[in-house]
Amino acid sequence: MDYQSFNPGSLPGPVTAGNAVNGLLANSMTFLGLGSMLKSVFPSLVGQFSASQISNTIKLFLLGSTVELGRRSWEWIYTRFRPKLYISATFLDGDPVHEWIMIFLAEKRVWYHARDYTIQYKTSTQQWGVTVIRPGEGQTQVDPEGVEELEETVSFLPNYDTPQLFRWRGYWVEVIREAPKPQGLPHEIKVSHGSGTLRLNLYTLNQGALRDLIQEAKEYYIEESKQQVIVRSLGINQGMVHGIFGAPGSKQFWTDIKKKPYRPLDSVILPKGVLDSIVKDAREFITSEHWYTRAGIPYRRGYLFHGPPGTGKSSTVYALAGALGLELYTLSLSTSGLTDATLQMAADGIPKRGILLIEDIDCAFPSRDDDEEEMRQAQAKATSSRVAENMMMGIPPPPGRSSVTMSGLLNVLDGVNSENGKIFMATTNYVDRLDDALLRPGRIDMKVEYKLASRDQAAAIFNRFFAVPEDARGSSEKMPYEGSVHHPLADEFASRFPDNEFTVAELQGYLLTCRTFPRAALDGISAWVAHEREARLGKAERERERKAKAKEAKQVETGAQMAPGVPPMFQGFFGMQPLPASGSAIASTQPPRDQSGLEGDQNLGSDRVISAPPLDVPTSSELKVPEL
Ligand SMILES: Nc1ncnc2c1ncn2[C@@H]1O[C@H](COP(=O)(O)OP(=O)(O)OP(=O)(O)O)[C@@H](O)[C@H]1O
Repeated sequence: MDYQSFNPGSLPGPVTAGNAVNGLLANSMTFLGLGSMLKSVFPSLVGQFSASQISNTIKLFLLGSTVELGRRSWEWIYTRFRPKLYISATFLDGDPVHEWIMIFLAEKRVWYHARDYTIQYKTSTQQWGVTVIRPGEGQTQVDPEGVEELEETVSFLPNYDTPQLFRWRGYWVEVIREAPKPQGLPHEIKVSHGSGTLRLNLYTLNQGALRDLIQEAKEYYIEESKQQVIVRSLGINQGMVHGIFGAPGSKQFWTDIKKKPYRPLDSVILPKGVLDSIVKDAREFITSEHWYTRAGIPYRRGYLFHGPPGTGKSSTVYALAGALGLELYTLSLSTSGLTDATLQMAADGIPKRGILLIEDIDCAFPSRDDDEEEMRQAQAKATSSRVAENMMMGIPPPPGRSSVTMSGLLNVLDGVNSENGKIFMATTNYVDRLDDALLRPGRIDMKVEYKLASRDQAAAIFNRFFAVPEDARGSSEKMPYEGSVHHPLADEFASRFPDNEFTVAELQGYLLTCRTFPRAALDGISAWVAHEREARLGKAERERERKAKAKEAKQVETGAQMAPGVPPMFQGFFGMQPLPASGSAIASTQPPRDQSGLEGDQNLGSDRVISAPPLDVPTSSELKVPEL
């Protein structure tokens, strides 16, 4: 049978759209000679099917192709035409702008009429939520105080992918929360991260409107944050067991956001003039960008606060950040999985005038009794570059400790990206453990020593606790640090307090036990001092015993590793090394040290691992001929 006999022109019946398409397809097949081509190529196949079946299949195929072509063409035209209808903006989770917009939208009650919520308990990282509908607005009979309390503890979060439309300055704006994508490397458990992306469609062609909206959100956010200090830290990827920060593949490192209540500067009690000089220096720096540029000096500033724990170092940083209206970006160098590469990337993610705060910057140093740390120093440098390479290839670092090196840290401080007005702040309890290279001006420009509490500080703290102004007396809400005046018992209290023996934190701890009883605080101070001294003596004694035991155990262990039957003094002659192999690795990467444990100038090489060997643990070379 010839397929031409199926020419719809020869078919009876009315001329319909279907007939027309059939005719068109059949004619094109005739034109292309598809029937005879198929017959010649697949004679056996064609033999099994009737010509009409083949012809109909081809027609269907061509029809489908035409429809698909039409669909794609429409999509192409639509995607090019769409931006002309509205401006679309995407805000990535973890980015500060995402935070501004979220809080702004919550304030604008954009999701006020949403019908689809996720309810969750409020955490310190949950910064925004939708206001629940209040009584008086007709929707609920619940006690208003109860509703308010509920709002403080529970978040109403609009669900993902449900668009909400609202009006802003006369424009229609559509907002959609998109669910976070599951993340993680192939061999990790895939879990979603963060609170998702936010998309805004602004129905206008005016680009300026988008800028204005972001500006308004930013201003609102700054205003809202005035009574708080924003503290960001490295967000740990949920899928990570191995130390990946933020979202893999993105530059969002600082995704863990907390808000600390604003701390007034005068609540930090330091010797006269100290706090003023820090604040003055920081303020001057912030307003001197042009001066730095003109003078050709990198526009950055570093501060180091050092001294015993509990003397107010961190308190100074938080109070300063609040007073200057700057955000804090905190990290610990001992964070598991942190490498030079991730440290650099994280630092690059800090915006202009953000404060990078490294608390306890000496923490990568070993405790003096920890032998394992020596081994770690040698391994850390080698590991650091390997881990960085692996991470580039998507292989996560092994669980464990940080492998940041001194050169990595110095690169961060000196890097080009640190010159955009970044402030670097560090705290330490052991300034002597820090490398001179780190402490040089340009990296650390201002060092402030914190000391144990003086009598003046004791009087000031006493006043802060008990000298409550007239108008606040009798109020159960009186705050220890607000508008205090001189208390008549303050001087006597200070005279009974020993100078430079206790920290402010310890003193504060004592005063808290008699928070509203100044007389009891005065009467009890001498007994408290005596008790604390006794406790310290006991602690020191226990510590001495512990160290002696640890030393003994070390000597026994060293003896066990010597050649059996060979007296210790001859071990060297028999080529025996009393230390494990790792000891020699340390010797090769660690600079030679003198008996005092201090390193010579030649040892300040910038590629040295931050951690230093314990000062009172003998080095491998010292151990070669153990004492008999
Ligand atoms: N100089 C001070 N003025 C006011 N409060 C202080 C001062 N020093 C310590 N405190 C109080 O003691 C507590 C601990 O202070 P902070 O964390 O600032 O000490 P730190 O020196 O940073 O300690 P660490 O080295 O352990 O981090 C805080 O509650 C703080 O309010």
